[in-house]
Amino acid sequence: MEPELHDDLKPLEFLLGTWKGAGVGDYPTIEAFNFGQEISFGHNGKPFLIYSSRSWLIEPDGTVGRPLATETGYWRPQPGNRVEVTLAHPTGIVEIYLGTIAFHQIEIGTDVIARTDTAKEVKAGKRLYGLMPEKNGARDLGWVYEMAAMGQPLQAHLSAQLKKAD
Ligand code: HEM
Repeated sequence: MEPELHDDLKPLEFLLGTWKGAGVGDYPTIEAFNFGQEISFGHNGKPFLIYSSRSWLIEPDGTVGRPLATETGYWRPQPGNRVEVTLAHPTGIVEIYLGTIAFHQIEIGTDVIARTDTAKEVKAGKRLYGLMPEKNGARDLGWVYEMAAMGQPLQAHLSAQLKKAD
């Protein structure tokens, strides 16, 4: 049986479901790349969203390449249009983000990043998620990610545009 959406989740309801699309990535220490991504937001009736993302390389000829980053976590809306996000990465990194929800735009920044001894250096992150203007009766989900990592100042690592897939 479908659990009833918790009232606290109303401000994030627009995220629910599966989104799939493509993006571009870059950073001063690596080669630019294209990637595909699928993310999903679910809930179990409690006041948080259950989130996961997987991604894969898109080769220059457009074919699907090797798996890239994956992450999983929880989005916890709070009073006053605030949100707390916990994310775990298979790269030995866990992040806590704090941010704000403004209609269909969410802006979050890292409060804490913890790394295992072997993880790469990531010091800060900033993400923006938002519904794009309506096109052909649907609104895509766009997101951008900036990070301060590998001794570099905060700057773009990724941006992607995802279509509602369910
Ligand atoms: C959809 C999500 C992401 C994709 C598609 C992606 C993709 C990539 C790719 C292709 C590289 C080049 C090295 C390689 O081929 O593995 C890379 C490097 C890197 N990414 Fe990401 N990434 C994502 C998310 C993240 C996140 C969330 C973080 C931090 C928490 C991160 C931190 C890094 C770091 C530190 C490097 C290493 C740079 C270096 O070695 O100089 N990435 N990423």
